[in-house]
Amino acid sequence: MLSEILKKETEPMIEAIYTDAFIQGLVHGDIDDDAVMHYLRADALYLEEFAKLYAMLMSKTDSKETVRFMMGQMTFLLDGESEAHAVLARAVNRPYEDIIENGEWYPSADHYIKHMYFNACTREDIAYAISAMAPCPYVYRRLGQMAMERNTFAADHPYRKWFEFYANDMNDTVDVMFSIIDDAVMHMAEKEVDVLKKNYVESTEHERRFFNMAATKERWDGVGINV
Ligand SMILES: Cc1ncc(CN)c(N)n1
Repeated sequence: MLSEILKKETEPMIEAIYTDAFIQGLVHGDIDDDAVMHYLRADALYLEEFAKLYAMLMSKTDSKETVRFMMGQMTFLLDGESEAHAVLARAVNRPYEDIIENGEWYPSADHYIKHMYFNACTREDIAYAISAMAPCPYVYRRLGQMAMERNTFAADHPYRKWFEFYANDMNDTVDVMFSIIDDAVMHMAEKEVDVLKKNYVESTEHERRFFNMAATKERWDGVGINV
């Protein structure tokens, strides 16, 4: 199945994300507060767009089951995942709403969001967009699992609950997204399947860039210029 190939082939990329500065900073509990806040500012906007992407995709499927799944995901993204954000806000000891007040699509977030929108807007088959979206829950689930398996976090570790959340709460989402991809492959030509693979691998790389964006507090150089 394509989903198994994608998971296997991208595992070294996820391992690299795990060893990068952002996740290691969370694991060791010594991450710079500003990096966490930069992440939250971008991620609050990313999740909003992710929910809107589902709203777009709903109109392109005839499956009631898929529509139900997407509605559940929208609620989860707009409410449930805020639990994970609340852990980060507590760790930096600042009110969440204050932190995210002036968020932007910083360059790496911008590129990632537009990659997903391109596939949602230009293709009728939702598998294209889903292949660009699936690394979102999958990469986080793997990072959560890796962190929980490889470390013994103290009960009061500031980021333990963030890892726990993603290790445990992504299973259904991941399964449904991969089954949409695997079902689509059965009626697709090889060239089309190659696009799904490329979308998925690119989004896995976007996940890495997103964390590095936060670690380096990446911004647009030109914003603020009067044009
Ligand atoms: C960028 C990004 N990717 C994935 C997730 C996990 N849903 C997230 N919150 N943010």
